[in-house]
Amino acid sequence: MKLLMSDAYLPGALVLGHSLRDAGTKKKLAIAVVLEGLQASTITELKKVFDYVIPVERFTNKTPANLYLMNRPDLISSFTKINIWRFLQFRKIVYIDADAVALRAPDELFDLDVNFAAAPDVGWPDCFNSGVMVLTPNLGDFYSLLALAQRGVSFDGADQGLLNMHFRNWQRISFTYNVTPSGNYQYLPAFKHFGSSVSMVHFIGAEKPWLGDRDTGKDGAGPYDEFVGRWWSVYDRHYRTPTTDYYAGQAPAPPSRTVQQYVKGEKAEGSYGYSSVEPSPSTKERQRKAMGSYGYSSAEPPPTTKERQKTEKPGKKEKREKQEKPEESEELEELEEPGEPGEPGEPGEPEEPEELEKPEEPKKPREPTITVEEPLHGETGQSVSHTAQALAVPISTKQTHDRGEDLPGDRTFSPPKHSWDPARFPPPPDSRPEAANLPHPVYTMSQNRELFVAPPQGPPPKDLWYKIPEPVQAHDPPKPLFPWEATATAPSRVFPKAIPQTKVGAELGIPVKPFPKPQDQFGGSELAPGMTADHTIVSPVSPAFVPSIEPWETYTRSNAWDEDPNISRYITGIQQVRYGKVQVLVNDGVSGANATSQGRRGSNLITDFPSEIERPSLPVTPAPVRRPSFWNAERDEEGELPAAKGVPKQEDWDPVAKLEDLTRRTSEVLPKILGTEEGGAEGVKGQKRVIPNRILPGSSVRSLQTSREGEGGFGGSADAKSKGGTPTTS
Ligand SMILES: O=c1ccn([C@@H]2O[C@H](COP(=O)(O)OP(=O)(O)O[C@H]3O[C@H](CO)[C@@H](O)[C@H](O)[C@H]3O)[C@@H](O)[C@H]2O)c(=O)[nH]1
Ligand SMILES: [Mn+2]
Repeated sequence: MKLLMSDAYLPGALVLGHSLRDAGTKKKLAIAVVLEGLQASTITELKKVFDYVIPVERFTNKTPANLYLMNRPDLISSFTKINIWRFLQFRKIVYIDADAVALRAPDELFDLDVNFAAAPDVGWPDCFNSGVMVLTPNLGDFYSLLALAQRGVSFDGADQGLLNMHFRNWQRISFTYNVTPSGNYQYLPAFKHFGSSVSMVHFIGAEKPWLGDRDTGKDGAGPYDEFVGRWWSVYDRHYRTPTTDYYAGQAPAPPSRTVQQYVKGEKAEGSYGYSSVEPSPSTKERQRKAMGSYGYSSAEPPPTTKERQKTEKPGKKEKREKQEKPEESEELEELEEPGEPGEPGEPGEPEEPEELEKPEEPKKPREPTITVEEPLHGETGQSVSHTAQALAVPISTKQTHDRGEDLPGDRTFSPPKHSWDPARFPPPPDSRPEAANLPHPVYTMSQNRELFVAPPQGPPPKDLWYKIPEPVQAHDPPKPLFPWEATATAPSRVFPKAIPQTKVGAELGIPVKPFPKPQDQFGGSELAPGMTADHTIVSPVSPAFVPSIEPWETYTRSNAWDEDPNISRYITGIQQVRYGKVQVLVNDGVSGANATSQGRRGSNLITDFPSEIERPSLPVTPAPVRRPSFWNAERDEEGELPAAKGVPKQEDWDPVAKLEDLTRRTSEVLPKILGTEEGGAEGVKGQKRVIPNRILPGSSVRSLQTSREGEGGFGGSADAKSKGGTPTTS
């Protein structure tokens, strides 16, 4: 299993995967990916190589200070690596950093019966390097690691410090599984001695092979350069930009640029472009020699692999000792083994190597079986045979419309297929344009300046899906439902004939325009609303009928209901029948039996209200009934409220005497009021009435002057006095 958190590591992950397959691993290859950090095209490439591409959640170190101690702030998310302990669908996992390359397949690591195993770190061999780990997924370790990660417990701020603090009693595996050719320290004799047994090389540090010069190791400067050359060897085998061989039909199809864009050495080297020349046979030969020298057994590179390795590798690695590039960069990759039979997650998938032949992609060479003598845990002589492993899980990675074939003149449109997740990623750089498969590649604007005219309408097409409604036909009257309908007499009611409106207009003095004849859709004799029989239309100004004065003069204003005594009698009879002995308060005008003394006639008129005389007087204000008071029984007994002060008692009041007294006093007082005491009698009689000469405030000039003088201060000026009128008394 591998881990990929950024596109920049894609070349490493792919080269590692290819190197394992090329080395003949029989194990499943899986890779954990942090989706939000990756292009869709990256996933596409991964799926071509790996059996499982498993999304994981990114874990970030919240206290990354220790990362700066080793100058690797880019590893802030390396805690993500602990996700692999959650992958319970696998019985055992061999994790390998993405910056590693396999020289042989380390399948035997799956046979280790350990919970956790790793190789020593060259920087501090008491610690293990977390680039290659053998582990058994379990949630106990996962949550312990997660707790440490959340607290930021890691002496280097990254996963290696975290894991070494958790797995203190780790099982050691051979350094050959995780050779880190650090430039700082190279134990050359050891390289010489054990070099042929190296399984995997891990390019630790910030510098990765794909980020450097591909000519590194060209001169065979030392172990590091030599291993870098091995990395390029695998890369070129699978991703090197094709030469003219491809166009001559002798080479596999060109690989996607997806991978190459992240490979600096690929871009830098002009000789590796599309125009590059085929490598010389001598170069190929050198490369094969170099591969052989690294324990690839005698495996011949596949015939289809036209590798061109610029890195010149002398057959003898002993010769390369000059360079010591401080390369610490290595990335771990992990081989993963599927779960055991019966375990969840891998239904029907053979766990142990089966001799199934995998239908490999054409460009992918089939790797020969290799046999390697590999020391394991200090044991030696263990022989393991590897064959290419079958892929039981088909992963569709083929893009049906990658690029190349398109843009002919006439095509049928089909919506673009979903080749990437637009919700998460921008379009991949090599994606096709959205309108790439429109029916016509070029559309031009219309230059026509004519107004649109609908095409002439012919008969309705015959293939219409609906039935055109038939014209309405006059139909027979419905069959009678009730017996009396058969014997019904013909209606005798007759409506007057319509008068030609022209004639009406002439009589009324209204000009009437003849209306054009209606079309046949009105049914011949049927008339449209507002039309008359002679197809004229009347102006809405006047009524459409002829008003005649005569009917109004002859019209009887009486009602036979009221006049005809038979009707009245009949009604009375009905009412008597209906109400029986109930008295009917209706006068019988005919018989006069119930006629009142006032001579009121009998009537059945509803509106025949009784006259004022007939109507008995109703008490409008009934006399108040005094009720006993619950609260004041005593006062009730007295019967009266206490009398007002000064008001005489009822029994003392003599109305006649009082009236006489009032008359007398009026005669005395009035003449005084009117100022006509002598003529008082006359005044009282109204013969000589005088309006009292009363001065109302503000109603006359004199009163104003009086008011001013009286106010003193206001009218007291000399001017006012000289002009002032007659002084008045105040
Ligand atoms: O941007 C990144 C960074 C890291 N990785 C993955 O994380 C791994 C670790 O990063 P790497 O650059 O390989 O670290 P090393 O240089 O190898 O550093 C050492 O220290 C790291 C932090 O403790 C450990 O993870 C390594 O195993 C150990 O070799 C890589 O291999 C990748 O799988 C990415 O995918 N994208
Ligand atoms: Mn690494």
